[in-house]
Amino acid sequence: MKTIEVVAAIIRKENKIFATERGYGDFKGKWEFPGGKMEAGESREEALKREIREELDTEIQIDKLLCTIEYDYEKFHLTMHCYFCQVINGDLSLLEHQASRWLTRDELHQVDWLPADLQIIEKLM
Ligand SMILES: Nc1nc2c([nH]c(=O)n2[C@H]2C[C@H](O)[C@@H](COP(=O)(O)OP(=O)(O)OP(=O)(O)O)O2)c(=O)[nH]1
Repeated sequence: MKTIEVVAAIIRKENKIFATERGYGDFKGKWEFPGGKMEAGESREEALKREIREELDTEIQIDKLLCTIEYDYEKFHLTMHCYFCQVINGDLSLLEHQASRWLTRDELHQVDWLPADLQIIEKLM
């Protein structure tokens, strides 16, 4: 099975984290942490900053790696590196997603996460 390697941003502000709802594709309507696939020759940090610029028109600071999760989808294996981040500049404009929410710890289970993300949510609880 092919593996895809993805970086994702857990953007924090005060006691909340930023979640986005996918606006297209197989997983439309599912919630995730913004990010995407690494391109050849990019570091994880470069890839994550680029994805957040492309998806949300925002500059982030990457604080630390929370975890790397592994998950088998039907069509591919996912390796996803998840980083705590903060906004440096920008308004998190939804250029590709159809909705977003700032969630407190108590609200984390209120959205319909992509299955791989449930491992992250457990860590955040
Ligand atoms: N960004 C992101 N992707 C996730 C999460 N959880 C999860 O299973 N995925 C999966 C969904 C996708 O199959 C893959 C990420 O691909 P993507 O489509 O966002 O990446 P991309 O922007 O580089 O790619 P593309 O749409 O140009 O093909 O990882 C998550 O929390 N964030």
